[in-house]
Amino acid sequence: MAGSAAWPNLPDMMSIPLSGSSASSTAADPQDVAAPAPSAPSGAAPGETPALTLHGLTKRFGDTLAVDALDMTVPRGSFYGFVGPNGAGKTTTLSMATGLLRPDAGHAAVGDVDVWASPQRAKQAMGVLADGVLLFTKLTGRQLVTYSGLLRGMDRATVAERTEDLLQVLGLAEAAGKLVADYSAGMTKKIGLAAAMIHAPQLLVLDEPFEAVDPVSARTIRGLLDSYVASGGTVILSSHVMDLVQRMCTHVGIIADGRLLDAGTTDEVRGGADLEARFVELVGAEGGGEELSWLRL
Ligand SMILES: Nc1ncnc2c1ncn2[C@@H]1O[C@H](COP(=O)(O)OP(=O)(O)OP(=O)(O)O)[C@@H](O)[C@H]1O
Repeated sequence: MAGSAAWPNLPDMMSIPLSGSSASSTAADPQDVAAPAPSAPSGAAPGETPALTLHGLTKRFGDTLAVDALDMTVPRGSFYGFVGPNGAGKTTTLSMATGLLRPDAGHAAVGDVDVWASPQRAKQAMGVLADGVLLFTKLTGRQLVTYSGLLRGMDRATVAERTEDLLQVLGLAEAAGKLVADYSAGMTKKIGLAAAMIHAPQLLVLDEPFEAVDPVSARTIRGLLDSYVASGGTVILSSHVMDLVQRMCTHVGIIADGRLLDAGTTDEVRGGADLEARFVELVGAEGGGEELSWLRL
């Protein structure tokens, strides 16, 4: 495994317990019951350029206004949870924020770099795990991560070293020679995460990184991301799992019908209640809770 010098932004990454090994007492399982949110980053100085700024982002698909003039700020050094019900506009927002989907209106900036005016510079500063975007599944896991590093202009030796580190840390070393097409859904998420992290970006944008991931792997990913944030990185992730967001994230934004309903530190947003309760209060319960008479056996 490479020394930490090869990862300027991730000095602690290699101390993370490997998948399946016993975790340290501080590495809590994200699937455990809700716990108080971690405190907001002390390093986010007032007036500092945010890691990600969205202003007036708008996207319409035919009659559907998927994202409606959305403003959002992700502070540098934060672990930001982006939550909302199905169809709220999370993926559409993150796609516009990362240069995958052109907005109808509005701006997205990574640091002070406009994503759509300077896409290459913006993309160098971020790593993206997109939802529903096809990977090159005819490559092996090792080839995919290597390709991602080379695509970023990194030298081969560094790419090779980091690729092995990431495969090891994410518990994919044994499957590294298998085609990604033959990976399970959870393994595919993990290899996508590895490909997003290979260049040690300043900002990670992760759409549903824990979806389909088993609890042991979820713990590993959480440790990796915690370490990344502790070393100065910023993460924004979307998730439907409120306990996980409350436990992991320093900040939360709640979106519904393409609009940001509330945002701030996790403690501010939940206001002493459970994040899930606050979410339901803002978003509203679904359906009438009626029983289906034909389902009574
Ligand atoms: N390519 C598309 N064409 C047409 N409508 C789309 C397209 N992509 C998204 N939408 C619509 O835009 C709205 C927002 O979708 P989006 O996928 O951004 O929501 P989401 O919050 O990510 O949902 P989920 O939690 O279910 O993943 C939905 O009404 C969806 O049907």
